[in-house]
This record gives sequence, C-alpha cells and structure tokens, in this order.
Amino acid sequence: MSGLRITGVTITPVALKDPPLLNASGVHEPYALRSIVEVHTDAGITGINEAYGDDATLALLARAADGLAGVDVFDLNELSRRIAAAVGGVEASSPTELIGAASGDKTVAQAVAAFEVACYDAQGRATGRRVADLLGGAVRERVDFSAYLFYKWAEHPGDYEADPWGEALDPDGIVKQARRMVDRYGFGSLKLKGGVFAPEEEIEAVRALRREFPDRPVRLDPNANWTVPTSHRVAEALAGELEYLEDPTPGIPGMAEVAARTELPLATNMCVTGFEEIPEAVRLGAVQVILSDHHFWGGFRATQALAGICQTFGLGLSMHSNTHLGVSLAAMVHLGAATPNLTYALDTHTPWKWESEDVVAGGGLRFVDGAVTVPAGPGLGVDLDRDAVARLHEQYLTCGFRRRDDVGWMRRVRPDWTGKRPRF
Ligand SMILES: O=C([O-])[C@@H](O)[C@@H](O)[C@H](O)[C@@H](O)C(=O)[O-]
Ligand SMILES: [Mg+2]
Repeated sequence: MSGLRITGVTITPVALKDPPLLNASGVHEPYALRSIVEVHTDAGITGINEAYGDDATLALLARAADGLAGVDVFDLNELSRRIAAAVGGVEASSPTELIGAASGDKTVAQAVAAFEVACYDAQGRATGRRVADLLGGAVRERVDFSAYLFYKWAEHPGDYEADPWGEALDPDGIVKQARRMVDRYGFGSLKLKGGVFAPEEEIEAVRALRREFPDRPVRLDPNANWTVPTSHRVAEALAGELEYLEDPTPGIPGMAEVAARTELPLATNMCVTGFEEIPEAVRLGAVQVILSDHHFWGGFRATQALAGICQTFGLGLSMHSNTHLGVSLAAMVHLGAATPNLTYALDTHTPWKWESEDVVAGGGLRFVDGAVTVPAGPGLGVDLDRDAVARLHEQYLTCGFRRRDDVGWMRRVRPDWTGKRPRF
C-alpha cells in the first residue's frame, strides 16, 4: 500500500457542560473544553482524535499542525520529529488541573499525542483494522472502568442548567452517588476524589463505601492536598481498606516518605507524568502504580513504552481521566485492550457528561457491567456526529470559558479561596 500522506489538519474546539465537581484545587467550571482533531490525507481518509481545548493547547496544536503536510500517517517517527521541531523548547502551561508540573518534553508529548492517535485512526480506516490490532492486538475485548466519585454541589453559582446527580457533601451523599453510578454503569471498582474536606471526613466516606460495597475495591485520590504527616495518618487509618492511595502528598520525595511507612500501594498522576520523572521515583520507591494518560504521556506508543517501564520495575499501571468525550473514550478502550499490564480498571469522567452531549455518532460507546467492549473498527471504531460537533463548537463560542480554572470558579463562592496545597 502506498503511503497516506497528510494534506491538512482541522482542529475544532468544543465545550461540554460540566457539573460542579469539587477537588483539591477548587471546583469544575460549568463548561469543560476539548478539541476535535481531524487529520486529512491524500487518500481521502480522515483520522480523528480528541485533545484538550484550552487556549494554550489550541495554540500548541496549531503550531504543531503547520509542519505536518506530507507526513505519511504510518511514519509516526517522522510525525514526532516534525512536531518536536515545531514546538520543542516551549514550556506550555498545563492544560488541566492537578496533573503535575509542565516541561518542554511534556509539551511535545501532548502535541504528539493529539496527532498520533488521529494517524492511528487513519491507519485503521485505510487497512480495515482496529486500532487495538495496530497496537499489538487486543489481550482483552472488554476494558474495565472504575466509578469516579466526586463531592459536588447541586448546582453551579449563576444561571446554569443543573445536572441530574444532585449534591454530595458527606459520606451519605457519596454512597448514594456511588449506588446510582454502579446501578447505571455496573462499575466493579470505585474511586473517590478527595482532598476536599478534612481527611477524617474522607476516611469516613471510604469506610461508608466499603460497608455498602464490600466486594468492590476502593481508591482515594486527594490530589496531593495532604502533608506527609497527614498522609501517614490517613494511610494508617485506611491500611487494608484501599486498592491504592493516589497522590496523597506533593512531590516524589514526599511520596517516598509516605511509601516508606505504609503497605498501601501509592499511585500517581501528579508526581510522575513524564519519562524524565521515572528514574527518581523508582530510585526512591515513591510510587507503586503509575496512572497513564495518552493525552499527556505522548500518545499510544509512548504509553506502551511507559507500560514496559512499569513492567520492568514491578510497578502497576492504571489510567487517569479528565473530563472527555466519546473519541477519547474510544482511544482509552483500544489502548486498554492492547496493553497487557494495564490491569487496573481505568478512570473515566464519562458519567459526568450530559448524555445528550457527545461528538460521537450514536451517542458513544456503552458501558455494560462497568466495561466497554472494544469497538469493531476500523480505526478507533467511532465516527463524528457532525451536527453534534457543530453544536458543541457553537457552545464553545458562546460559553466564554477559554481555560480550565477550578481555583477561579471556587472564588465565586468563596472569595478568600487560594487553592493553595497541601491544605490539610
Ligand atoms: O477532574 C478533576 O477534578 C480531577 O481531579 C482531575 O483534574 C485530575 O487530574 C484527575 O482526575 C486525577 O486523578 O488526579
Ligand atoms: Mg489522580
């Protein structure tokens, strides 16, 4: 087969409604920003992907896209080389809250990811194969996800449509939310986003979840909002109760101090979010599980490289999620299916999305018993609903939000809020 050469790229920013989910930084704004990436080829085949949609990411992707004309979608090394040449040396600000420090390499990784996944989709469409097959073959046909539980307000401040989930500000509210999520999606494990209330309250919420769902593993993620002594205290209180404790405290040395005094596995999507951070984390034994995320690790191939490193050093591999639409979900499913040691259930924000809002034709992939079946393909196995893209693009144009700012949105309600961490 002759090469499929890139003739152009379209990037369409979109905004989706987002509930007032609380976290260590503050609270989600009423809209989350994503972008739909389309890579067009001289064969008339277009590969699609989804990326962050904040201003800084859009500028980054536009710069990267400029250098891509003529690249064969099968030549991913050339794709990476061109992108590094176009955007290397720039340290973009982090596209989202709570994923750790930015760096020049991470900026390149984020840009490569946006286009690499679209190239895989184009490869799949050209060959009639699923992306999971192109990534080495599916070792599982159903990919498990975890329920992602959040403390939340019933409504955003201001004139915004309320979500159907209601308020969850105490253990009872969290258990009700978990029950509803498990009933609707069948999730077999639970993750509580913590770092919101005093650790004692969050310990109580974890215990309440354990009582209500004794067979389901529970994870707790305070996004580095605890000091080392607080982390020791919580780790001791929840020893044997958690599948893993995610990012209790900031930084690799702090995580290493916590790890030294607990049997609980520590996981991260904050202190290790790029390859350059792995050596120190391994040397100090700071983490036992790394949460991958192809959006910022550099795409599918980089995530599989990360998987190999985790295997080498005996680390577990899980997957992180930010607010996303159905193209990202499909990408996560193919990657989850084709990465043998990605054995933890993946995080997903899907339940927090309004069901009427997706860019994928047919409303997106479905969860059955907490898992998504790898779509049959070709490529990612999902197509864009052009009307929906246009609607969410219009929403982007009118909503007025251009970068994620959980601290700023919290200030609407608490003017003294700083978002400074660790708070407890
Ligand atoms: O969406 C959120 O509020 C999450 O807290 C997100 O920003 C984190 O990056 C993430 O989900 C995490 O696991 O740390
Ligand atoms: Mg996390």
